Amino acid sequence: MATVPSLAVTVRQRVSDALSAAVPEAASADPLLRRSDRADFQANGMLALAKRLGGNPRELAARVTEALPDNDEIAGIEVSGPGFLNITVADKALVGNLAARWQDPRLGVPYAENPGTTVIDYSQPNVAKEMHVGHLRSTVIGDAVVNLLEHRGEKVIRRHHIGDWGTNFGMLIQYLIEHPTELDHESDSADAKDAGEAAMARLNRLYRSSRAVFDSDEGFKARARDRVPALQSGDPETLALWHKIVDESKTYFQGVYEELDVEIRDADIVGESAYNDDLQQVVKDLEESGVAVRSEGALCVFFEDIKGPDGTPTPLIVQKSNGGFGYAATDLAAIRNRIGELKADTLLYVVDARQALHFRMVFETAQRAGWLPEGAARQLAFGTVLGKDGKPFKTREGETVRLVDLLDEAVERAAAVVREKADEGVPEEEIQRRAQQVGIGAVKYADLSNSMTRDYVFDLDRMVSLQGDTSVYLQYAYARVRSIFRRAGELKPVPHPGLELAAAERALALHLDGFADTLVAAADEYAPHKVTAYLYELATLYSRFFENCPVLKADTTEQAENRLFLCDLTAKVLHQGLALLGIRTPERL
Ligand SMILES: NC(=[NH2+])NCCC[C@H](N)C(=O)O
Repeated sequence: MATVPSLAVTVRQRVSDALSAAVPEAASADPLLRRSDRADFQANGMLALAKRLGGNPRELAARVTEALPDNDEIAGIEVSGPGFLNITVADKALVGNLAARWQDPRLGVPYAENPGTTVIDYSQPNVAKEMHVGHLRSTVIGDAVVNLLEHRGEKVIRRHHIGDWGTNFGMLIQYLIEHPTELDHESDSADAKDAGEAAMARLNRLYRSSRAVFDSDEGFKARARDRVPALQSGDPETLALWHKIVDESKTYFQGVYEELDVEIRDADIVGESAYNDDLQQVVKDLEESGVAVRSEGALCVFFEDIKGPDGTPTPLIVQKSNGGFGYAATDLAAIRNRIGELKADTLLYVVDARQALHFRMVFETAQRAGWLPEGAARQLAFGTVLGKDGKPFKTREGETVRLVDLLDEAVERAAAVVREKADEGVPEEEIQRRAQQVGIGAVKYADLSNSMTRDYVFDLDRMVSLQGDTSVYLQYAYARVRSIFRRAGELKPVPHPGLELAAAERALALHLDGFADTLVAAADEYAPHKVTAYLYELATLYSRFFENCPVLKADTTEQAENRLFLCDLTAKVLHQGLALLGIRTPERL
């Protein structure tokens, strides 16, 4: 079934056709149609066009109105201001168009015309370490971007580039060799979260014990260092213990993912270690092609414009002078794999903005080496999560805040809100279930509704508030719509395009018209916050509609049916929009 375009798209096409008819030189000029408070839509494109062609914008706009052929969508068009076109659409077309898309399970969201393959690198915590708010952002943003792209029909390959390699493993493994029972434990709890917490506790203990010996015993320190080459060259005993540590971490990660309600598949966890065998070749190729040069023993790539504070160039170090490979070499190998083997057209990296320089240098290096087409890779850089003091989020003791603690607290706060809203007699189990969906939704929504690059303050009170731009507000709107249907009795949602719409109804309908276009823009621009902004506006318009337009007690059955139809479409849009952001919509709050 072909998707029905939004009314906005059809109207834009009409104006564009009129523009080409009136001014042939203007063919394919964008009329710049926007939603407007003055009318339903405003087209501002005549201003720039008149300037370009040398004419009077009001005159040009007038010619466009005259050239507009008869059509069913545009009920009124007039020139205003310096040369805008104010456009009113016909109620009948508005409801008719919404009705067509209401029938479509995709709600009118078209598949991309030329879908490609995107490899997205997100949720990449580090083995043997706790996850923190930075990993939260990468996970939540990455998950939303994956959903948006897949919804458009893009082939998406997920890569969780976890930190599972490096010199710090020497210490942990050596300690395990000398204390073989260190990670022994009773069988894991069936509850993913509990099992994860227990695994992380064991890893923390292993880290603390081995660190203590490492810092106090020179002999151990030396043995730990020697363990690194044993790992890199694949010594079986060393590898087996390394696997054990990685598996413990994966158990922990899965506990957090379960709590966060995101699906991270084991097969997509392809950490730094996976590229170990390719590093030698990366170095060889870069050196042979002259992209990288030896400088004081290290293999470096230099950039004209990247310099330290003292003016000396800051190179990308691909191989250290002691022969060791770093983070950059691994990322270069990963690019070759993703473009070469996985055949990606686009590479995305959902990583903290503080790594922007690293990625700039890595991308540039890969381009110079001919491994990466220009413009194919992009970092979706996100800002820092701040505490209420405006500084990077830390505990009172100055330690990094554990993600699990934050999530637990969010759910606890949500439980208070849910308990207050819930009808009497709702069992505690159900309260907890809703609190989970509300609390986790709140954390995700707060993260996504801030534009990605901005730092934001982690403020749970605000996040779980029923007022303002929060997921709770949206979930509440959804539950309210659904409650109407429980009371609707015989009444069913039926669109009646012939009816005249009240102001609040039109405003809601016009906004509903924009859903598909918003999702397309959000996917194209990797901008989940466009979806949150859209949904917030939808919930606001819905509540205005709800206050002004009686639904079940409407004047006529037809009007009641038509309003129920708007309610149903609102619920569907809220549900689908939030689902793409990874946020649940409980039926009752
Ligand atoms: N391909 C990459 N470098 N991805 C980002 C990895 C993020 C890193 N593990 C961290 O916790 O900061």
